[in-house]
Amino acid sequence: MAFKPKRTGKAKQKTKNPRKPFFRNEKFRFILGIFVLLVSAYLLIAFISFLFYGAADQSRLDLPWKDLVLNSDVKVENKAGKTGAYLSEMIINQGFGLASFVFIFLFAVTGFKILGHNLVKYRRALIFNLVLILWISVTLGFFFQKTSATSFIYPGGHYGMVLSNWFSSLVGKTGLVFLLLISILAILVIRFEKVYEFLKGLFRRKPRKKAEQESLVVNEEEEEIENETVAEDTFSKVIDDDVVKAVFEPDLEEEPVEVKIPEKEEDSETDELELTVQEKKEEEEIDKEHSGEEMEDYDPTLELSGFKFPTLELLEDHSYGNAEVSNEELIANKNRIVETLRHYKIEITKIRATIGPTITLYEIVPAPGIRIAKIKNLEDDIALSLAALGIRIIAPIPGRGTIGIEVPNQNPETVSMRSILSSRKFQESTADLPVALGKTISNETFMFDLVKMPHILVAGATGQGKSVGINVIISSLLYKKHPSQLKFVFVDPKKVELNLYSVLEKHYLAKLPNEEEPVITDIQKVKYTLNSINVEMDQRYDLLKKAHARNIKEYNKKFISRRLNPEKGHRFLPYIVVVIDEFADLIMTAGKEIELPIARIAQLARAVGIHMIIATQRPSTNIITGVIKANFPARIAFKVASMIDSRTILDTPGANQLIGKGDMLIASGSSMTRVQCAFIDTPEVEKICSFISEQRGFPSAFLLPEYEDGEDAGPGEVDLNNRDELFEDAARIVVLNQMGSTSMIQRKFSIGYNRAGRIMDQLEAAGVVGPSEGSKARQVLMQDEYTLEQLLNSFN
Ligand SMILES: Nc1ncnc2c1ncn2[C@@H]1O[C@H](COP(=O)(O)OP(=O)(O)OP(=O)(O)O)[C@@H](O)[C@H]1O
Repeated sequence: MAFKPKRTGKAKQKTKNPRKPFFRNEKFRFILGIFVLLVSAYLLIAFISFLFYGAADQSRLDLPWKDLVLNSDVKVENKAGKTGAYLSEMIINQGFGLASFVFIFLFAVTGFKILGHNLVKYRRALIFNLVLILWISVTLGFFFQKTSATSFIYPGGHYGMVLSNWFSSLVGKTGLVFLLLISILAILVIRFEKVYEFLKGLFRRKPRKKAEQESLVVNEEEEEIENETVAEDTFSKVIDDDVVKAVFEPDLEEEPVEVKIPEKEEDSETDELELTVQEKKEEEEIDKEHSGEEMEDYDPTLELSGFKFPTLELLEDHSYGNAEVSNEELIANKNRIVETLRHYKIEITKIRATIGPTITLYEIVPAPGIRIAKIKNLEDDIALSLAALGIRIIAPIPGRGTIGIEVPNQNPETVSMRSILSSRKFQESTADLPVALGKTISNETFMFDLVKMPHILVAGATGQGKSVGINVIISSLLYKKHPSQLKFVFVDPKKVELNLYSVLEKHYLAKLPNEEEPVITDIQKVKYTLNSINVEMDQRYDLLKKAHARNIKEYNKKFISRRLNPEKGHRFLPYIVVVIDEFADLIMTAGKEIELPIARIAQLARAVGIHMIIATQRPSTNIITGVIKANFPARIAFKVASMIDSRTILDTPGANQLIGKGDMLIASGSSMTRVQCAFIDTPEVEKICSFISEQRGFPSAFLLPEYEDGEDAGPGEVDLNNRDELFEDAARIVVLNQMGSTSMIQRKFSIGYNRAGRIMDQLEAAGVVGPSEGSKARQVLMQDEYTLEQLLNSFN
């Protein structure tokens, strides 16, 4: 019974709300937006005229409204006419005084918002400006009381005057001045993070002053970036957007543009067959700046709100002088393919060419009755007759019903990083960790979401483009993710490849506490770091469990909407991408000690936002073991020396037939794509890094939890003579809060979980807290600070 009215009510609501779609109607919104903008322009004219001609118009405004409206002989000086004069009188004089100009700003911003342009974070701006109007109005009302009696204009407006009089009567004039000062301070501190930081800096201890001043210099520059449109909006877009596109497969929806090449009448037999060429699709490139939706609630980017993403200008265009594949080359290849196949009695009915940046794909449709295996077996013969290295035959091409023959172009094209980063596909990507890697055979930008991969194994012989590939992946992420959203852990036993990223320490890097080098090169430290990432992973799982979230995205969403309490240990979780450059060196030296934590991270870390990219130039089975392979479903192979190497990486041959210089095969699940990796030079990477590192960063790198080598003393064997330095402070905090929580200690002192746990064990041994009660906080045995101080004194 109780359900019935509810349901009908809902149904009613649905049918009775026909206005909703009307408001969503694009045309209506467009007209409304323009209207609001025009109204704000009109009010601006009216208000400014009012300042100049208001005095002259006063007498006319005193006329009865009928005379004013209906009698066209009554004229006013205001440039917006009688309506403008009247509105100005009502809003400025009878309303909020000169503060009313802020209304015009709000109107304009609203107009733009309706038109779909978020100039500012709307809700915040609305609240801030309304409060500001009140403040200005009361302040002017208070200070210009006397003039308002003689002049036609009331600077604070009627309301400003009434309110200021009321406040003065309540708290006196001096009290009101104080009230105005404290309220403007509060408004500015809440609204502008920089004001807060500046004021906080004034009250800090002296030795820090210099650093603060430096950061202020940067802040002033940042002031110019109006309302965080660039950096934050990109962030908000990524964070807010639920829809994450799978971008792994190349788009096949669009029909290729087919161009028929008229052949010269030379060879009679091969001429019968027409070659259709799929024209290069010119991908749309946009140089647009990052833009996105507004964001409210907790803003993780706020601490570095002025952060500017690297610009595309930092990148070179390497594609100049790129040679096109000539019609002669196409026809010659086609004729050779047809001839060779005919030689082996294989007839074909159709042949089509798709020109890629480094290879051209010839797709053939064999005559009915021809066995595919027969063509596959002729791979070497076709390669020989085409006198080209790196022919790869795909028989059949999945989903196409054709057989593909990939032939390298005589003049390969360099795909510049700039071109793929400026592609619309990348710019408008809503992926969580978008990576643009290069171009496919059909000249489309090849992209994937690292979150979905979720770990990548990169392998290839030396000098085939592996390091460039890794730089491309890292740079893509740097162009899209704010430092608060992404942290890298770089492991580089070779000490040269990833070192150039060390300048990003305070923006993008994560490291162990007390570790000096931001890029890890020492094998022992790699072991600690990987284990520490395992601890971080476990901690994150605990947080997710507490928050009833299934993955990091859900968790962060809850955190951003302030549904998780930081007091209970919750924090915004950035993605962590672990990049290991020469994986073989590590396995050779440390073996299982390295392999196992890597495998564990690969198995479990996906849901908590930890992803791994491991690279090796030695694709042998003792390096890429079964355990590694099983946990790295996504693999990128650059050219390798032998078919066996290719099988080790991809489980299939093919990588041995690549042509090098960034030519690669990407296997993910059952799909395999040939992609020309984009090219990014070391100076370009350096430019990106210095662009970022010159901006203000976090005070330190992101600290991973401490990891102890399993030699921790258990609670039973705690040695109180060897107390942690923080023991006393921790004891005081626990007694003061009457809460025996390890995560509270961890948070208050910014220390790792292990250390906090050890302190807690010492507190237990000292009788300050009771034994562990699982996930609950421990009971605090010491009731007051006096007893505690007595205990602490007994130790000294
Ligand atoms: N995508 C690419 N486009 C064009 N040229 C490339 C590309 N990638 C690599 N190259 C060329 O190949 C050279 C070697 O590349 P890279 O340093 O990435 O090889 P590598 O496999 O990392 O070698 P090593 O394992 O010895 O470090 C580069 O200097 C560049 O000239």
